[in-house]
Amino acid sequence: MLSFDLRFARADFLLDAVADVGGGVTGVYGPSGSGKSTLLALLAGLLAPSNGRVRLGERVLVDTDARRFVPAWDRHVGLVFQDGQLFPHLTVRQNLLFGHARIPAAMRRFDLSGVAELLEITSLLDRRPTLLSGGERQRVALGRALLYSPQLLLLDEPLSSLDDRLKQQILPFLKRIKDETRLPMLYVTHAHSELDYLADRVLGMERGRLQPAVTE
Ligand SMILES: Nc1ncnc2c1ncn2[C@@H]1O[C@H](COP(=O)(O)OP(=O)(O)OP(=O)(O)O)[C@@H](O)[C@H]1O
Repeated sequence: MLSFDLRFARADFLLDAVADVGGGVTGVYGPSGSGKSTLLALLAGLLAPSNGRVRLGERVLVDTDARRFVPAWDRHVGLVFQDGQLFPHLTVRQNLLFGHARIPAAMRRFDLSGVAELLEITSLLDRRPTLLSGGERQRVALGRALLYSPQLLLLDEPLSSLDDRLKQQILPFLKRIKDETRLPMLYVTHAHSELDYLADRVLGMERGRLQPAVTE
């Protein structure tokens, strides 16, 4: 279970977001600039809130009153952006294993060859990210997040750079992860079809505020 109550201010933007999110996929839907990516960055620890709290399972990740801020690397949160940000100096294999190698073997839910096969990146394992297409980079980013065996998976339009065939191939995999792990997953997308297929519930983001949403 993920719970948060967060405020964050930029010059002309204020985020004020409160939610309790259980296992499975929670879609986050809303207009461009409404704060969806900012919310994910706050949960991942890439941004610090002006004030608020984040709890993931039994662990308090952020509590500004108690001056607690668990850094991104210690949150066990997997993150996939629109433009799969890979480490450019590492090969695909090294990118995939980056988090995987840093968690205890008993916590690992997936193995490299299975994930690479499923995402069709086995032939790319020795390449550097600069030599990959956008869609290939995205699949590696997704694989890296999964191999980290996160306790929370944050997905920011993870399929938007892929063609339809790959979307159709990866969506069932995401569904299987959801069904088998019951991990909390926050899934930002503009695609109704992805929400219809994957999401257990949908939150709407409107000018920095979250509310239950109807996507029609
Ligand atoms: N690095 C930044 N510096 C300053 N302002 C930013 C930065 N990133 C985002 N913003 C602003 O913060 C607000 C929220 O942006 P955010 O990227 O969270 O929206 P979003 O809902 O994810 O949009 P999109 O659907 O276009 O990705 C917007 O007003 C945006 O212009």
